[in-house]
Amino acid sequence: MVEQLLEKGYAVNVFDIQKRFDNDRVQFFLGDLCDKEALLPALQGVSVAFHCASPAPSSDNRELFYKVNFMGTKAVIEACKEAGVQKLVLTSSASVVFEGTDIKNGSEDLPYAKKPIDYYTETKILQEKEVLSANDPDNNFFTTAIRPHGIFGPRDPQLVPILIQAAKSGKMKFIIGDGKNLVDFTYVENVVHGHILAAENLQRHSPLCGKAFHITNDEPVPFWAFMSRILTGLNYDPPKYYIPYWLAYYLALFLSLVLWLLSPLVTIKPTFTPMRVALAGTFHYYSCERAKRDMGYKPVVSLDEAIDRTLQSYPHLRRAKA
Ligand SMILES: NC(=O)C1=CN([C@@H]2O[C@H](COP(=O)(O)OP(=O)(O)OC[C@H]3O[C@@H](n4cnc5c(N)ncnc54)[C@H](OP(=O)(O)O)[C@@H]3O)[C@@H](O)[C@H]2O)C=CC1
Ligand SMILES: CC(C)=CCC[C@@H](C)[C@H]1CC[C@H]2C3=C(CC[C@]12C)[C@@]1(C)CCC(=O)C[C@@H]1CC3
Repeated sequence: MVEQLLEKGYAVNVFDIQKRFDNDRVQFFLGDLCDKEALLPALQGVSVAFHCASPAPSSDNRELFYKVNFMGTKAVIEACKEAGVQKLVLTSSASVVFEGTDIKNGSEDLPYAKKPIDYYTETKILQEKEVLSANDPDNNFFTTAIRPHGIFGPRDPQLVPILIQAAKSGKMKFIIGDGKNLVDFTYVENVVHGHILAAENLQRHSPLCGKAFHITNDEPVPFWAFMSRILTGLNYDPPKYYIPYWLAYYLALFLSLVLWLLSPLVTIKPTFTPMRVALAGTFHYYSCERAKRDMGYKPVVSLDEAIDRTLQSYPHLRRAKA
């Protein structure tokens, strides 16, 4: 996000809980977004704020999600209003409508999940509702939400590293379900492109005000074909045995129950959580027609090119050939 904004000639302030990069062209502010007073200096003189922070879904910490995604988002909104920021673009998630059952070409009109698959998703819903309802043209404050899905790309600490870690420990042997379920994986540069277009098109009377938009690669792929391509691209064997979806789901549920019972004694993070099994074994792809129509969105990097660039960016995860 920072790199594309700078490339387009925008001045950028970054607010984050840890400083993970150095760039002379960026003003960096260290702090917790739950602290409104800490946010204010970063927002002085700013016209657009992108709120992309969230604890990682794998942290599985209900209180932290509630504190950061819900209470923290309220603090971000208050700070934006107090500092005179005119536009707020939230990074939401397409998962806000996902309940663990198939979604095929889902539109933004699908209702929020009544039974979200985890605490992360539960608080992404609360967060999105807060941001969209804060849209207030009378006070010159405009809000919108971008709902990406399955973000991947160079430097992402989640998708490829978690997959390779699982492969290294011999856990990527099984295809969950029949392997035909289509899913969206979205290249990070397309996600960023959608955010910047949203900011540029968000203004009084625009259809973006108070609304959510899917941003995807617009090329749904079978979940297991995508995983296999990443695995083989980094010299790991693709999964080849099939396990029925419901068997995998109930095994993961049982495992999480056992680990919960053992949690006073030992903390173990399972690779196959019920949430990951649900994501691996169902259809979940979304239409980005609304973003095309209302902000002129079109993916700028194809899935093929995106996978190649991603594979090249993780030389340290490549397995040496025997
Ligand atoms: N990855 C994906 O597939 C998808 C992600 N999203 C959304 O995209 C956004 C970015 O996610 P992603 O790039 O994956 O994750 P990252 O972990 O890379 O980015 C989130 C950032 O938020 C920071 N952060 C967490 N808590 C706070 C806090 N209290 N105050 C300030 N900063 C904080 C994190 O810091 P630190 O790491 O130090 O905790 C991290 O730098 C999130 O809103 C996520 O919900 C939506 C759909 C799909
Ligand atoms: C089955 C398995 C262990 C695969 C390894 C890859 C997974 C770590 C990713 C596959 C789909 C990804 C995904 C997310 C995180 C990483 C995966 C589970 C999200 C939950 C991240 C946050 C969101 O808002 C939705 C994403 C959906 C897809």
